[in-house]
Amino acid sequence: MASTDSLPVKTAQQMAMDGDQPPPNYIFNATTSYSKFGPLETSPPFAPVPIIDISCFFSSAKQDDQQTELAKLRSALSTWGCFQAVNHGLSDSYLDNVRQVIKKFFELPLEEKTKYFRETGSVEGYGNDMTYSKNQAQDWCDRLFLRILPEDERKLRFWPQNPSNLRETIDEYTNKIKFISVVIFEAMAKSLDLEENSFSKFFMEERDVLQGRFILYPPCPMPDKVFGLKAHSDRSGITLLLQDPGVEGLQVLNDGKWFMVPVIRDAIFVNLGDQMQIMSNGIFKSPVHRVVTNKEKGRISVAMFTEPNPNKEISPEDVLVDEKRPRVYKTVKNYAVFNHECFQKGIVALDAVKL
Ligand SMILES: O=C(O)CCC(=O)C(=O)O
Ligand SMILES: [Fe+2]
Repeated sequence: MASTDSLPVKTAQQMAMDGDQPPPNYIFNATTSYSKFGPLETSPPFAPVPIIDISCFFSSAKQDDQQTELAKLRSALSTWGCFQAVNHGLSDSYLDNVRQVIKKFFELPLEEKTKYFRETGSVEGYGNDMTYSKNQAQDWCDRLFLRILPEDERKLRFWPQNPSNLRETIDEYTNKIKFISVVIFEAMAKSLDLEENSFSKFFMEERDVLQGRFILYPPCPMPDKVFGLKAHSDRSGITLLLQDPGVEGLQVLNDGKWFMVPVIRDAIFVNLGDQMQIMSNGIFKSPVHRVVTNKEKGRISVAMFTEPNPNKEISPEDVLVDEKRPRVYKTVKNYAVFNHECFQKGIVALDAVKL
């Protein structure tokens, strides 16, 4: 356990409500390790992130449509490492309801939310990132972080009972996200001419892991100096993100330049994580991304992360290794913990698993 880890003295939401100025460790600092990804830009150009029609990957879809969309998927993941998934089968009103339930949780009085405060030395629960040093740069956001699957490993003490339908909403949303994730993992494999289950068998089996991060970025008095979430890549297989339809904030790095991810109301934003970059032997990219804040508007997002069971070893698919594309990554196991350790040391985990 990190001895310096502490819960926030005051949550970002509380500071925003009290009109506080962000404390010094919230202000962007060009000497920190994450600053290597560039300075804060509040309004970079919009990213032309590809839009993929997920219904083309359902078994009922026409062969021709599927082939066209698979080619788009492969191109999206090898350039941007992300895409906007549309026609995924979840209605606008359903997604609104999910966001609404999360919003209601954050609107509860602080005393109610702190019942679910994370414990020091662990990420699960309501609060902030774990802190490894006194000067660690902080993010202007509050989050509820839950390990949702495997179901029998849930720590229900961190699962709010208020709003009363929060638990069942997360449960139902999880089932829908699982279905969509399998479709995407299978499509990713097909787009690389691999067996359909080549990726899903690592991420979507019975004992594999799904985590949810439900985030509030409160309005921030200094959006040009304070990040909502620092630059990072996800350690997941893939991440499925529900954005707030009312305000942009997510940015993605491409070819050394930052872009703002447009909000498409009924789309689910999907980004690749490090573990799929490893398994695809670097053909697919795990994009560095970050979140900026807004002076007037708060922003809610719902991120679901797929991960292998910690006992599973993952490595580049044999078929994707040849003379032209030698193997790029080592075999890794429990990348989640490794990634955490790298973060503490200020090193990029994906670089550290290169051969
Ligand atoms: O809130 C967002 O838009 C992105 C969240 C994110 O990148 C994360 O939780 O890893
Ligand atoms: Fe992320």
